[in-house]
Order: sequence, then structure tokens, then C-alpha cells
Amino acid sequence: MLTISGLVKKYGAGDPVLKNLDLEVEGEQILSVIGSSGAGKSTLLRCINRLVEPTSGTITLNGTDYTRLGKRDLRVARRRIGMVFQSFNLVDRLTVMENIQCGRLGYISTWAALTRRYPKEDIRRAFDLMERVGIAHYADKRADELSGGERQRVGVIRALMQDPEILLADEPTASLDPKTSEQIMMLLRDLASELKLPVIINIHNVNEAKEFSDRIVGMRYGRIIFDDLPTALTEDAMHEIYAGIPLADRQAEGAAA
Ligand SMILES: Nc1ncnc2c1ncn2[C@@H]1O[C@H](COP(=O)(O)OP(=O)(O)OP(=O)(O)O)[C@@H](O)[C@H]1O
Repeated sequence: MLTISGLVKKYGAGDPVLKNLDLEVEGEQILSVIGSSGAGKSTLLRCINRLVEPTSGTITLNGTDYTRLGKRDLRVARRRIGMVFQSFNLVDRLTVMENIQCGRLGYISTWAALTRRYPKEDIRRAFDLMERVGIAHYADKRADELSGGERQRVGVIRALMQDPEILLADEPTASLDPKTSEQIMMLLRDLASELKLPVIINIHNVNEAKEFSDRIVGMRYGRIIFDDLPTALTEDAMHEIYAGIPLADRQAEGAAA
């Protein structure tokens, strides 16, 4: 289980961009985080594995408080959190298999990684996953010879090779055409269920969020103002997330007036 408590993030001296967030994510589920640009979605995701350093608060994944880890322990603990990126973050000149095996860095020796002597079981698992997502025939192809959708499949498999306890996806479909985007969302949903993984997705496409998620969290101005089933995301809720003033602020303003 992932438990985020009182999470605050300030960049420099400005106002916090995450304001005392609490969030619990349990079991296999697809949780989509929506909200307008600058709401803090990406910062939230990146605080979870400390790609962005939280200012205060705690982030606990299955008993480990990530905010307390020193550098070395953090490096090890990060393996438990898979991450998928909008821009795929593949190494272009490496093959698909080599990119996928990057997910095992930290589990195998530097020597084995440098000489591409991957353990047999890692190769087998990579092929199983590549077959699962339909790219096994590209194992020896360079990453920069693939289409966007194929590259994102590689990104997903690389993250899964870490044997993560949770998967974070930061706008995983934003660089893809609508059809490919749907395929990747479907893939994330199916893999989450097959591997019993919780997946948190930062996503702009609300229709996709509604179609493929079990739960939607809506952010505005660094706060969570909606946390419910996709069916509860009504026009009013959308207005509040994207245009209106959040209820809590409205009430606070009303009380102050
Ligand atoms: N490295 C940084 N330094 C300073 N401010 C930052 C930094 N990264 C993000 N911010 C600011 O924090 C706020 C939240 O940004 P964040 O990227 O988390 O929002 P977002 O909801 O993911 O937006 P988008 O959907 O446009 O990606 C924004 O005002 C942004 O300008």
C-alpha cells in the first residue's frame, strides 16, 4: 500500500505547489490523476520516488518511508517503483532488449550489464513480456527505429522488469496518436490486473481517464479536490477541477467574508 501524508512541495521561495496532500493507494487499481496545467500532478508523481524532493510529509510504500531514506537506500528502494515517461526515456542507440534489461540494472552486476551478459531468467522474462505486448520480433532492433507506441511498450516492459510494487506513469500517452494512446492505456490496465499492480497515471485526456481507470483523483492548485469513481466525475466535478474555484476555498472565502 502507498500512503502519502501531509505532502508539501515548494520549489524555491514560492508558494507550495503541493499543499498538504493525503492519498492512499491500495491493491491493484488504475488511479488517474487529472487537473489543469500546473495543478501539481507531475510533481506529485515525482515526489513519490523522489525524482523531486518533497519539502515535508511522508510517503510510505509497503512499510518503507521513502522520505527518510538516505542516498544509497533510496537507490535500492527506487527499484520497487516503476516509472513510465511521456518521452519514453529510452537509449536510442541501444536495442530493445538492451533497453529492457536496463530495468534490471541494480539487480545484476555492473560487469554483467556492461558486457550484456544478462541472466537467462531475465532474458526469458523480457521475451515473455515482449510477447505479451506484441514486440518480441523487435528484440534486436534499435530503439530509435520504433514507432511511438512501440517505444512506449518498451518503456512499460523496462519498468516491469524491475519487479515493481507500484507503477507510476507520467503522461504516458501524451506523445501518441489517439488510437495508440488507447492501446497503451488498455495495456496498462490489463497488466495492472494481471500483475496485481497499482498504477498511478498522470493524464490530460479525461475521456481516457474515465474509460480506463478504477479511480480518479482531481487536483487543483496543489490540492486534491476530487477522489472518486470515474462515474462520479460529473460536469460539476469537472467544472470544479478545471474552471471553478475549489469548494474548500469557496467555503474558506465565504467564512472569511
Ligand atoms: N523544477 C521546477 N522548478 C520550479 N517550479 C516548478 C518546477 N517544476 C514544476 N514547477 C511548478 O510547479 C507547478 C506544478 O507543476 P507540475 O508540472 O507538477 O504540474 P502539472 O499539473 O503536472 O502540469 P502539466 O499538466 O502542465 O504538466 C507549476 O506551477 C510549475 O511551474
